[in-house]
Amino acid sequence: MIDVADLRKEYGGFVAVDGSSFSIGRGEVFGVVGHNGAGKTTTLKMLAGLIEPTDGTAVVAGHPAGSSAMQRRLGFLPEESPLYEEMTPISYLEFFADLYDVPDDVASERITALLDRLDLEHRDRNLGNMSKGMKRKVAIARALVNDPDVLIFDEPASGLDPLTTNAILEFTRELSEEGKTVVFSAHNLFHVESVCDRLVIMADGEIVARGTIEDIRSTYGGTSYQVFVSTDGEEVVGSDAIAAPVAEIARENGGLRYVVRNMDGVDAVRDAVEAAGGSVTDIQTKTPSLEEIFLEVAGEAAA
Ligand SMILES: Nc1ncnc2c1ncn2[C@@H]1O[C@H](COP(=O)(O)OP(=O)(O)OP(=O)(O)O)[C@@H](O)[C@H]1O
Repeated sequence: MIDVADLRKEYGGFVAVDGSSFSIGRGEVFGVVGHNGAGKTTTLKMLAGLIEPTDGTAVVAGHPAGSSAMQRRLGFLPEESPLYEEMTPISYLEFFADLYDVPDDVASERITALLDRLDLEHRDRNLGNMSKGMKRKVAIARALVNDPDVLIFDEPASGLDPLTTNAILEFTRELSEEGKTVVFSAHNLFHVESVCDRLVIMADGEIVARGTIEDIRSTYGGTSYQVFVSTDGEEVVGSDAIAAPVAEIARENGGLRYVVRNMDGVDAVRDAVEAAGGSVTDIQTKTPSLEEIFLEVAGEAAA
């Protein structure tokens, strides 16, 4: 549903997006993550046809980004979505449905269904008097009022309470189950981890990692092992006494926790600790969170 090839955006001499390429299939939720200023919103806006790329191409639902044929099949939720505050949710959504030439009866049914699904209360209130979460739900409904095939969600759930956040994440998953393709940008990597099938990590305008969460974990994070050690007041064993690389040593619950990358490391810690009179009390595997991987990958790219 989305094909992006060598997409690039320069502002003056500054490169905001440096030649991105990726494809997204029908029904996928595709994450775009990165630090502030990494180029996420610029990428999303180029996909939505809101800004012209300096170079490269983006094809969305079979049409070039920015074409009116594409606009009809796209719903865009910007990071900031000011609404017309004097309108009620219904009149606001009817107004946008009308811009898309949705027949009145279809629009009315669709709007009610969307607001029901999003569980929007107080529909008779003016938008100006609604809470932040309610406004965000209305903005999401607006992105869906033309029943698009592709949705671009820029920070859909940022700054909202856990209940509203959950509802929006759940709704995003449902959209993908119905066959809609969603491009999803967020700073909260837990949101990304809970809804995205695949993702790219951007740093300074470039894609520095890509794949499913599992791909990214195994390529960039990998499983590590935590070896818990009781030292019984014996001499603390430092990393130079261990015949394998040690990623971390931390004091924990009166003992020590060693983090190593493989089973050889576990054996090496055990040997060194036992030689010093201590004992291994527990061994656990540790799978890095997307947050930890992001910090490592984006940090390396910055370095
Ligand atoms: N119109 C513009 N003129 C000049 N520079 C711009 C313009 N728009 C964006 N930039 C720059 O391009 C870079 C990428 O911006 P972008 O908004 O895409 O980042 P982002 O990853 O979405 O960041 P954030 O997470 O903070 O929203 C930033 O350095 C930004 O200052």
